[in-house]
Amino acid sequence: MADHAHDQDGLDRVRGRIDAIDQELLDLISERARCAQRVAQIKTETDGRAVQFYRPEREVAILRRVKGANPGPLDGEEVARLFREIMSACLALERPLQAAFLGPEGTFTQAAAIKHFGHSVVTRAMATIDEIFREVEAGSCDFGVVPVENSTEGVVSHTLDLFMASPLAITGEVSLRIHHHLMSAETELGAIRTVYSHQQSLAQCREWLDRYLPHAERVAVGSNADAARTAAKESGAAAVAGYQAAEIYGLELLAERIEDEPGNTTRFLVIGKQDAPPSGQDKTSLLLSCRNEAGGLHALLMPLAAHGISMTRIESRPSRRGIWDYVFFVDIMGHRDDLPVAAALEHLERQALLFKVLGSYPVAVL
Ligand SMILES: C=C(O[C@@H]1C=C(C(=O)O)C=C[C@H]1O)C(=O)O
Repeated sequence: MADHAHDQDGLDRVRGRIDAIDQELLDLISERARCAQRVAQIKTETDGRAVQFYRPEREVAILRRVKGANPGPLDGEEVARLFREIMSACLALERPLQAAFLGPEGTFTQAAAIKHFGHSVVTRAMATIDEIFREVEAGSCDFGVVPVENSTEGVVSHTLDLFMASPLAITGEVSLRIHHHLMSAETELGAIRTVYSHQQSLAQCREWLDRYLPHAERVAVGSNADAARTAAKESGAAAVAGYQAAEIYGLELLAERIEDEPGNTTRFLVIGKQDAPPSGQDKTSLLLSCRNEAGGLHALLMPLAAHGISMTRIESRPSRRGIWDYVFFVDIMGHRDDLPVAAALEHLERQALLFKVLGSYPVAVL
């Protein structure tokens, strides 16, 4: 009894301390928000109508700094996520950013938009990737988020084709850990006769489905969110999709993390009217094309090696425009304004048939 009373004393004391800390945090966060408002005011006075409240390079600098200075016990990712949300809320005081994503509600592309901009961003569902480009070009949305690599929703090659013709630039990148769950309005696995999902997701969960639902029919649909929407209306149906889709369409999770490869990641790009200023740790994406002859690609990429630039990705696409045989989508480390990168790009431009800088942007922190 005495021991219990003693523990209760200790608990009350620590909880009292937590309450006091929360009050201090609240005061500090409010003061920070007022500072962000002052910054916005100064920006408006100096830049007038052309004012850019959102500064991606400044935001990543803040996130990198808090991660570096983090004393623990929370891990760096967690701390950065908290600050991501604080900045998102501060920025939204001025005007919430609008980001177009590949809909419907609940797709991984929407989750990527929220991971990148924080929860105060207003996400707007588009039916196609073309529509995302058009909305941003027209200025109806500030940014767009499109899938590019190991995608579960968007056609990667289609995104690349759109970049060829678009004046838009890449202003950021987002990597998202993809977890697939089996969800349904049914409550028992035994009731499932049909499984809907995007074909990529079905493929990524093949072993699990073979083992636990060998007799259910698998039906490929346009997106995982579409699958969830369909499963919600049909008896005996389930969908393979992300957690957000289950929440939005009110489905039960019958099985979690059913993907065969646990490290499954999808990369997304953020597109806008202009790319980002240097942040000190950047990437640059390029569209290149060379003559279709022996050694053509080797010669094309020589300038990168010569200037010591490392390439993080290269993807080739048959050109559908008839002018070039192949188009290469290349990512390199560094910002186009960094000296060695600028020199390499000048050299590349002389070498390539097609040369387009799609943008320089900060390496993702989260
Ligand atoms: C406050 C600023 O504007 C915005 C808000 C930021 C913040 O809350 O820290 C950071 C960059 C901008 O997106 C700024 O430029 O410093």
